[in-house]
Amino acid sequence: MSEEQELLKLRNEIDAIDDQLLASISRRGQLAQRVGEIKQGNIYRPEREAQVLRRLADQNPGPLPSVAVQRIFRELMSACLALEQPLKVAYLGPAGTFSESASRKHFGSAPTFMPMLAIDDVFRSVEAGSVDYGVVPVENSTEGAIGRTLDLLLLNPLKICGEVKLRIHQHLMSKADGLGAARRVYSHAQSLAQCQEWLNRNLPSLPRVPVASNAEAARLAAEDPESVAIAGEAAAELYGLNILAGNIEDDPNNTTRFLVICQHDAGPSGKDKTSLVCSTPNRAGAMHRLLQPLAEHGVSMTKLQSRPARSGLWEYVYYIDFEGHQSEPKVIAALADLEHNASFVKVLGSYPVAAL
Ligand SMILES: O=C(O)C(=O)C[C@]1(C(=O)O)C=C[C@@H](O)C=C1
Repeated sequence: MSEEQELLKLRNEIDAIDDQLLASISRRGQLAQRVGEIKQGNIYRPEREAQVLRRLADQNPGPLPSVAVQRIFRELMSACLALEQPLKVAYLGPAGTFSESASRKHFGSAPTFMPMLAIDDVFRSVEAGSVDYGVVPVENSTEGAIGRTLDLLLLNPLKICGEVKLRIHQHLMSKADGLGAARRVYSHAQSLAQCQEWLNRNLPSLPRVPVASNAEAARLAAEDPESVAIAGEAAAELYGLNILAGNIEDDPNNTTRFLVICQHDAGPSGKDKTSLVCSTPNRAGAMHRLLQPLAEHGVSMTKLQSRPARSGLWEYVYYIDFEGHQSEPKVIAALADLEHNASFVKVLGSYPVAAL
């Protein structure tokens, strides 16, 4: 067989497989519609989606990498969910921010995504019910916690029902093809901080101008060829900018963690996290006593973050994440003891560990 004949044969086989895939995808859509009719209450089930994505990664025979398989199924579930119920998701805008990328990574592309001006507005719109879910940044591996998100989690009745981890790649972008005309660099203060060594080495004399968001920086750079912006790929695409230098973040593992907030709890997925906020009186050994129940019941803590309490000087609240779902017996036991030792405890939610 000539190579040309073989090519034709292979493509015929691919066409036949695509037909089978289409039939299977359509059947999957019908089944999801029926599941949607039977299900009581919330249609979006983060625990089930995490289980589907994990199972497929475990079963993946290759040669496609598991992350590629998961992305395909992420999109498929997004479309199936939209057949059951169209979702509205609010995120920290404007369009083109990393929060938008995180929202799409978590929910796929089917929902209507609504950019909000501030983290407060994301919380408010979920609480008011004008959107179904909200996506807010909570910590960056280089720059630390996002204080406003932590404060609002404490004050708000909303639940955490998911987490998204996004590798943050920062790019230098401009309307121009080169840096010759560049007079200033716009970006969000956090992004300028994440790229400070690169800027010191490569553009030491350009003034750095902090603005409200990376997407705003890209918008300004699109209007003025004498300005360059540091932002993500989505912003470069949105504003038609050229990427002059890619991946300029100082830490190659630079990652931001986002939380999905909503009005209801997520069920257990088999690999979950629980977040809570608590406080303890300022006494010797109080912190040790507070955390002891976790160790005693074999619950593994993944994060401990302190934040000044609004109630008094040098008083703190503690944000704790640990492995497990609040419906698991050992978590129930640990929480009961922790509540006994603390002066205040609020469980913020149990949710699947990020599957993608
Ligand atoms: O299993 C369900 O509850 C479904 O509605 C189906 C499905 C899916 O496409 O697999 C869709 C949406 C849910 O968020 C979870 C899973």
